[in-house]
Amino acid sequence: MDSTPTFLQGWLRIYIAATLLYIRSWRTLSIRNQYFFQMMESLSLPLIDLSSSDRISTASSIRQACMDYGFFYLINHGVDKQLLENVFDESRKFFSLPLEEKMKLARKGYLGFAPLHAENLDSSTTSKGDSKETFHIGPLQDDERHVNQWPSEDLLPSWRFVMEKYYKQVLSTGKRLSSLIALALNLDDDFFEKAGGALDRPLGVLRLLHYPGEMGVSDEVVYGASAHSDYGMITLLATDGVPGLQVCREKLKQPRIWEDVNHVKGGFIVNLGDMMERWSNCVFRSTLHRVMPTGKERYSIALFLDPNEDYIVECLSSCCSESSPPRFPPICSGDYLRDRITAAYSEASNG
Ligand SMILES: O=C(O)CCC(=O)C(=O)O
Ligand SMILES: [Fe+2]
Repeated sequence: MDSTPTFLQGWLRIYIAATLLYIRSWRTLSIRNQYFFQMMESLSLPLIDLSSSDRISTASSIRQACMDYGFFYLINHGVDKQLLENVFDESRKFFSLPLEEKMKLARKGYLGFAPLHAENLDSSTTSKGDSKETFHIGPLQDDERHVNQWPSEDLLPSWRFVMEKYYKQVLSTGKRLSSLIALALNLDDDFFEKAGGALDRPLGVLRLLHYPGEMGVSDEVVYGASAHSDYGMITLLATDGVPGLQVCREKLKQPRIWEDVNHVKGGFIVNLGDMMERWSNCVFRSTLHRVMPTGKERYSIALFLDPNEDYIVECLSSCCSESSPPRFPPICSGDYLRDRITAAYSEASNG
């Protein structure tokens, strides 16, 4: 029997191959561009002015924001504008180093550099780790649990100086904010900061984030940061104006509705983490958020302000009553954070 394909069979093969190629490239394109088609609603979050002298009214606005959204903008926060720009500049310089140079500072514990796809914040929606690289800086005084890693001064002469200066300023802003959050929870304003309080020796982790613009071709959505709520107490986030951050206000409802969070020039985006939700017996909420790929390169800088690692987080007296008993057992802050962080990194390596 003659096995040479007939003229018609040949054309049929070419036609099928071209159709398959078209379907594949259309799928890839639609995954990469779904950010633009899917959700263009943006959320107007409450604006909190940290410089206001009316602390009672500010605390009451914070209470409302934390009950309704778990997110708000913080303006007049006292962090030097030029310093913040310098941090973004230094961050860009670090992330543009060759990978082998960055890997010399690969994370030990949770401090240092983590490359693309090292972390997966939501393994239920994507198997590939998030498309971001990060650098974590912990408490400036090294101890046996935290040893910071710094790029060499020959490579980046001002890096450490700029990061340390920013760390101190943003930590001090976070503590000022925590006294208003205490008032918002009907506690004394020094509740968190007083001797023996959660922020007496706070754990502050500064996280530099870089989302590369080009994602490469993939059949699966590769998020900048997949859906998650932060683990700890309060996050103060500075963004560079490139969009991508979205929140989902109702984390238990399906389908999830995602709304864009716009950048506010000079302001921080503040959000609460799961530890704060537990502490407040769900009076305050930790809200699901993610960073979508937009095709544009993006930088952001987060400070995670968390209790000292030995602190026991248990339901606040102002947030429970006979009719509303504690919903969660007490936890040790350090153990809780360690478990959550370990899970996010091992999910990525399994993926
Ligand atoms: O980069 C952002 O806008 C958000 C980062 C974030 O959610 C995180 O690091 O937990
Ligand atoms: Fe986050």
